[in-house]
Amino acid sequence: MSEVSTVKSRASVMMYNNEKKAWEPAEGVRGMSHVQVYHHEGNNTFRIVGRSMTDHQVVVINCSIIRNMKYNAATPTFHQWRDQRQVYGLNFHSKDDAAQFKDAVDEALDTL
Ligand SMILES: CCOC(=O)[C@@H]1C[C@@H](CC)[C@@H]2C=C[C@H]3CCN(C(=O)[C@@H]4CC[C@H]5C=C[C@]6(CCCN6C(=O)[C@H](Cc6ccccc6Cl)NC(C)=O)C(=O)N54)[C@@H]3C(=O)N12
Repeated sequence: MSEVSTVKSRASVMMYNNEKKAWEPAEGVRGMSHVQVYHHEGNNTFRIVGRSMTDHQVVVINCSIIRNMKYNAATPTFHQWRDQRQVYGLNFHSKDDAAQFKDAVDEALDTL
């Protein structure tokens, strides 16, 4: 699969629980993950993939970056976006990690 990773940042992956009106760690993981933007050059698609730092086999998040998706940097270290099912949040290890990740997402959105 000709996918290239354009960024690798450290973040804890969160999902918003609409019933509880609260952010919860993504399924199956506590603590930090490596979050990456993968570009499939063949069909010019992008996805956000997160893998647990403690066990790289555990894929914590795997969602497409769709055209015109709004990626919201709510704070310098907490970014969020939504799809029809979920609201996703990334609580970054540092402002640098967050800024690098946002640049890669913005770049993806520019080419979609
Ligand atoms: C510091 C203390 O932080 C906290 O205790 C918790 C735990 C912290 C991480 C472990 C996390 C960190 C940072 C803050 C930052 C603010 N924030 C919130 O949740 C705000 C506050 C009110 C609440 C209401 C709604 C909610 C939730 C669901 C989505 N959404 C929207 O507003 C969306 C956003 C959006 C905009 C554009 C495009 C996409 C999307 Cl998704 N809008 C729409 C139109 O969809 C949201 O983001 N909300 C975080 C927070 O509290 N916390």
